[in-house]
Amino acid sequence: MEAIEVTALRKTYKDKEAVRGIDLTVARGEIFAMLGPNGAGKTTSVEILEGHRRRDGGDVRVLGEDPGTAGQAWRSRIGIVLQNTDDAADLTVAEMVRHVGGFYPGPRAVDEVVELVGLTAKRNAKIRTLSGGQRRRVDVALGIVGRPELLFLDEPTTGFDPEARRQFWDLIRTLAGEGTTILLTTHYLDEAEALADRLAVLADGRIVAEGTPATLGGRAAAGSKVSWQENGHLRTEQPADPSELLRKLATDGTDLRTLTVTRPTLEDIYLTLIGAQR
Ligand SMILES: Nc1ncnc2c1ncn2[C@@H]1O[C@H](COP(=O)(O)OP(=O)(O)OP(=O)(O)O)[C@@H](O)[C@H]1O
Repeated sequence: MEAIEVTALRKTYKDKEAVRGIDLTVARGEIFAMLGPNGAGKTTSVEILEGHRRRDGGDVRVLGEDPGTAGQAWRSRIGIVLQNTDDAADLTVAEMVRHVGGFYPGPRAVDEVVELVGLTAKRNAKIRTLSGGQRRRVDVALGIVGRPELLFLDEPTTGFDPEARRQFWDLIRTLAGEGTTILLTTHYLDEAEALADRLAVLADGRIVAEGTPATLGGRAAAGSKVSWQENGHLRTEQPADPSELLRKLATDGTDLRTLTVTRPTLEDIYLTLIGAQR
């Protein structure tokens, strides 16, 4: 059984078609990333999968059940990290984790969770005294305390400093290594590239591309970019096959000390995909 199976998903707010026919499958144990510009329909789609929003059409199965009707037993098998929850700021980190863990049948130990999210030094600090990035880590702790089979992460590293992001990525890999399925939305292309087994790009309520980070949007087949300095100016070309250009530059006597040959980044591909929708 797949962790997530979605066919022809639709959602309209008044006259705004936010989700316009999405098909999606996420395998068990997979890390799947959803990318897309503001307003593309990512949060709406994820909230429907979490059972927090009603759909207008299509079929959805999450861990084998319809989130629109699934009950408490199903809910205890998923973990959710929302964008900026800010409740219970007067509790300490450990108190909050213990409190939320109490809602699950087999929670992780409090200290284990606190350690996993890198908050051991702040274990007994009140949540309201934490920085924005540290509060975000508390949100992540609350998402994983119940040992979810499937974890939803909506822009999980917004506000993290670079080191905290790396630690968070390690945590996600650890969870995936334990068999947790992970669905994340992010605006960071490097994050998607570092973490995702597969990803989908949404634009205007539709999936416009889906694949692995290496192959998305024809990335593997796209031509390399060749740049070099010539008479003090930067020249750039993107030939289908750079071999001929490189041979020509070498025999022309061009100064090749400044030569670079780069593959298209995930960001290049993403921007091309999004640009084509405009
Ligand atoms: N409760 C709501 N009522 C009316 N319109 C909504 C509501 N929630 C979202 N929308 C609209 O639906 C569209 C999709 O929004 P959604 O939040 O799903 O996008 P997103 O891809 O998650 O964006 P972001 O990257 O900014 O989080 C947007 O046009 C948004 O304005």
